[in-house]
Amino acid sequence: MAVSGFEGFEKRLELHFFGDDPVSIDNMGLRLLDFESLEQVLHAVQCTVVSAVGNHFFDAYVLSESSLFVYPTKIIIKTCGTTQLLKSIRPLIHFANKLGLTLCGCRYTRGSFIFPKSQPFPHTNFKEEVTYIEENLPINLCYRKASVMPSKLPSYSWHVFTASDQTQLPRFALKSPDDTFTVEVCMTELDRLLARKFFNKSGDSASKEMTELTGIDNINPGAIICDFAFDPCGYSMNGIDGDRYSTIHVTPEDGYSYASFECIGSIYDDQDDIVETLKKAVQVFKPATVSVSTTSNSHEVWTKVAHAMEPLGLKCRSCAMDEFPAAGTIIFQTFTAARRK
Ligand SMILES: C[S@+](CC[C@H](N)C(=O)[O-])C[C@H]1O[C@@H](n2cnc3c(N)ncnc32)[C@H](O)[C@@H]1O
Repeated sequence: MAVSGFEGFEKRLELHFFGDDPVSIDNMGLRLLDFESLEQVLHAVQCTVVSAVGNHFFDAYVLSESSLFVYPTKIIIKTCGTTQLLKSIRPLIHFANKLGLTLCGCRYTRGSFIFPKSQPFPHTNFKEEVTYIEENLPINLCYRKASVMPSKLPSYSWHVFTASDQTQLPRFALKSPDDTFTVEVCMTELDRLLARKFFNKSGDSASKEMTELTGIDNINPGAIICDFAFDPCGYSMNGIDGDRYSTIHVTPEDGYSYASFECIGSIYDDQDDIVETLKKAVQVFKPATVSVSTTSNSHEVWTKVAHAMEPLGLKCRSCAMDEFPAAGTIIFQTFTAARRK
């Protein structure tokens, strides 16, 4: 293991907003944030936009360190390396307020850093992160919970903080439950031959070549892919398919190789489809260790995950479950490759 290298494990922040003008929200909401404001937010985090794509439902940005998704009432921002993701909270709330939108929900998740000592404030440890989030959230988000979900693998745990608005909770309860689920996959010790394919070939078509050569384009053939190859190595992509996004980020360097896959779906989808998608994503990277975190109001999604990993030679090592107010149930499962352990 290298003494220090690029930190692949991402920090992920999801913020939900509401506003009094349903027409404006249905139309654009947060998508009306101008690019200068987004740049200001990203400057605080210390990353930049490298490419962007949008459709009728949302905008997807590939960042110098991972991805940003902007929906009318929801923002998802995911950054790796030594970025200071939580510094985006205050400016995002400020710019959303200017659009007449109020924060009603917040979810922060991350795995265990490979190089925790390289992380700057406020990411030096989870306690400090939670303190920082709490200090920057408005007091109306009073249903708060922080938890470190364990696994049996050393240095593989899942850090979760959620907060929601008190006035939103009864409304959520009366409404039909949120049908969206999120799957976050973290993979380490990638297959070495595969990892080599993410070292840059010169030219503008490098990212497209990587997408095709590795089979990433087959994970969801219906998605529009926005990909980016870093110099001398590294790869990021966002997939957009209707109102759904998927995203992949790869740190291919030997000694701390890492890839992540994330997607969203609906509990009303055919659950076998998501399982197939997951299988295809993991198969691309052939990792020695995998963690899968699902956030959902349904128990059906995660139960199939373990079965999906088995045929890939991945054995389930642990499964932890926890409930979070308004966010739902989070299941954190870890797997290791039988052949490589
Ligand atoms: C930004 S990408 C993908 C990020 C993703 N979260 C991950 O974990 O892999 C990271 C990879 O690109 C490489 N890289 C090259 N130039 C970079 C840059 N300007 N910013 C960030 N990463 C860069 C890093 O060494 C690393 O292998």
